[in-house]
Amino acid sequence: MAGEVLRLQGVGVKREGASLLRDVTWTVDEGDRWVVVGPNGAGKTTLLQIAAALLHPTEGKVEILEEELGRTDVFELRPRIGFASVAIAEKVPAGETVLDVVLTGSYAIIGRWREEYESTDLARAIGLLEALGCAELVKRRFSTLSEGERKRVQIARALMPDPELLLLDEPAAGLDLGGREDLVRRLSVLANDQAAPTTVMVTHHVEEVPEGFTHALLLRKGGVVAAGKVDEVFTPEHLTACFGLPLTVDRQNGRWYARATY
Ligand SMILES: Nc1ncnc2c1ncn2[C@@H]1O[C@H](COP(=O)(O)OP(=O)(O)OP(=O)(O)O)[C@@H](O)[C@H]1O
Repeated sequence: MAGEVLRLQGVGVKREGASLLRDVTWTVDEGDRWVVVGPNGAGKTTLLQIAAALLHPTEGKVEILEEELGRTDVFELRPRIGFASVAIAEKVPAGETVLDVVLTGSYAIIGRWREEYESTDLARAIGLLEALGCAELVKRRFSTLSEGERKRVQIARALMPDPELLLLDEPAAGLDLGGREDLVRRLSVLANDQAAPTTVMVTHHVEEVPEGFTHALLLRKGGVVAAGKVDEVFTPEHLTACFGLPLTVDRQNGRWYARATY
């Protein structure tokens, strides 16, 4: 089945007179791996919050996993979506273990309470931590992890409910070069795994786009500059328009590199 996982039509978000998103029309099909790129303040996180059913638009229509926002129970929809973001990591209670951070992803809740988990849930959580190279962290307190370790644990948590849609908000932000390359490599393995969910990742940098990502959406000042197949979107013209400075872009071994030409 190759259905539509996300469908936005004429979506706008206004706050205090400001347009955070303007007339965004965007479709994500099952199996796509999208990257959303744009400068600071472009509206990337706002767009991802809509895709995560955490925010309702002021204008337009949003369908997520064939459910229309405003006409569906978001508490049933959210566990079908895996979401990794700094905003979630910041809400993790002090003292929460890495294992519980991952396990609670099953219910899209933050902070373990009275919910019960089966041995299969424990095995899945540990398996995901292993796949992300952080099995040894399972008993650690999340608050004591390095930024790179936190990013990988957050992705394991986002994958915990076996989501139909995986959303990653700036997964490589704050990582050193080794940490970034390690994460990009792991995300590339995920992108090339046909069993992995449809994925949307937000980043500021084309250098962080893993090999295997198929589509790109460029945002500037809340509006779409370009959207479509990644090699048709990552052109000097589109990136120049998106970031507002003259840019050139190269591709090597499936990775992208951009730099200013002045
Ligand atoms: N409640 C609000 N009222 C007014 N403006 C807001 C509000 N919330 C966010 N904004 C503004 O909306 C714009 C888009 O924010 P958003 O976080 O979606 O951008 P972003 O592309 O993710 O930015 P960054 O790359 O810096 O994280 C920003 O200019 C932000 O200051």
